Amino acid sequence: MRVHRDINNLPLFKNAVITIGTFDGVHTGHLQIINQLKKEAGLVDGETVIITFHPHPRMIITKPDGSKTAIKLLNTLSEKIELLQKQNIDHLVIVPFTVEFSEQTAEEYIKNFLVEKFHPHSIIIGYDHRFGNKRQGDYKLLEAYQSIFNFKVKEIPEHVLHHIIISSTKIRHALEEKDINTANEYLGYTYFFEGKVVEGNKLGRTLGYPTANIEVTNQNKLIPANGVYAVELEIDTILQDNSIVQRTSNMPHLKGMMNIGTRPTVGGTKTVIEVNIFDFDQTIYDQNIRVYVKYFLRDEVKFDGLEALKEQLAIDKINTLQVLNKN
Ligand SMILES: Cc1cc2nc3c(=O)[nH]c(=O)nc-3n(C[C@H](O)[C@H](O)[C@H](O)COP(=O)(O)O)c2cc1C
Ligand SMILES: Nc1ncnc2c1ncn2[C@@H]1O[C@H](COP(=O)(O)OP(=O)(O)O)[C@@H](O)[C@H]1O
Repeated sequence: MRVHRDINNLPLFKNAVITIGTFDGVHTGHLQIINQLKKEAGLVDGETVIITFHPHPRMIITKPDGSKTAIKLLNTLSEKIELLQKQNIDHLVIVPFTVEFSEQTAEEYIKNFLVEKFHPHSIIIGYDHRFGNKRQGDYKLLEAYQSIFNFKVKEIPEHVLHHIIISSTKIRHALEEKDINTANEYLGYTYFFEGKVVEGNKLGRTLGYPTANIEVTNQNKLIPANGVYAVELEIDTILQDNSIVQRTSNMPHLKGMMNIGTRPTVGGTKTVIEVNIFDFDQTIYDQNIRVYVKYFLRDEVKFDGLEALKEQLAIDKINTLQVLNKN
């Protein structure tokens, strides 16, 4: 898959079969559109092109009351690229979404953007897709321009769109409600997030459970609700020459248990994410860590002291290994 970020410097696509969307989560519903895209391209010996906008349009467009939506997304841009890469799309075009871009009229969007930049053979979009200033452009307008600009519009069936909307909403809610099984089932993969290992209170190691504290840098990434989870992990390794950073992705995932919470037992107030990694003994401050959220174990509890917490951590470890090893 080739990734294009400069819309003024796109290649000449061959019989471009394009679709436009946010594809947040790149979940099982999205795969149905991607399959339709590939099928269509196969029929006309064309190239598959996904057009996506970044930042998310809802973060750029102000609402009638003048505010902007602070939205939590399932994927950062680089995660989305990585997930789409696995789908063997020919081209991903990331269009910088600006106020100026959003103010194009629907006709300008069709002529100056879709036609001029992509020369599409076919455009696959949902019947309810809206574009252009004040969302004035719709499926019907594209249809009206088909013969003038020599492209075909293909509709994404309503049941597929319905499935996508349902899936995205379900995944978000499930993660917010600790229902990891539902989220992962709708995603078609294990939900993950990344962050940098930062210093904590250095209490973990005295308990016998050192915990890497993770700071998620992307403010828009949706983090599951507070609770204790069984997780798998990948860590970036800084090689000896200090220059190359390589993810442990070729190795089996590390296993561990994670707490997302305020740590009431030790008088914490701020929500932190911390993970105790099993069979592991390395200092990994400042390193990047990716957490795959596999199962929810329990809610965070205020214990009567560290001994009680320690006993619970021993139980959590047994439970984590049990759920992780069952699959
Ligand atoms: C799997 C796991 C479960 C945890 N559960 C709780 C909990 O229920 N209540 C609580 O107050 N803290 C809980 N903690 C947080 C501990 O209090 C925390 O790891 C300890 O204070 C060490 O903090 P430090 O890394 O800043 O040194 C949990 C931590 C882990 C890794
Ligand atoms: N098994 C392990 N799991 C998590 N972190 C570990 C482990 N072994 C060593 N570490 C290192 O120790 C740190 C956690 O120890 P801890 O005493 O909890 O300190 P802190 O409060 O700074 O997180 C991690 O950031 C990591 O660098």
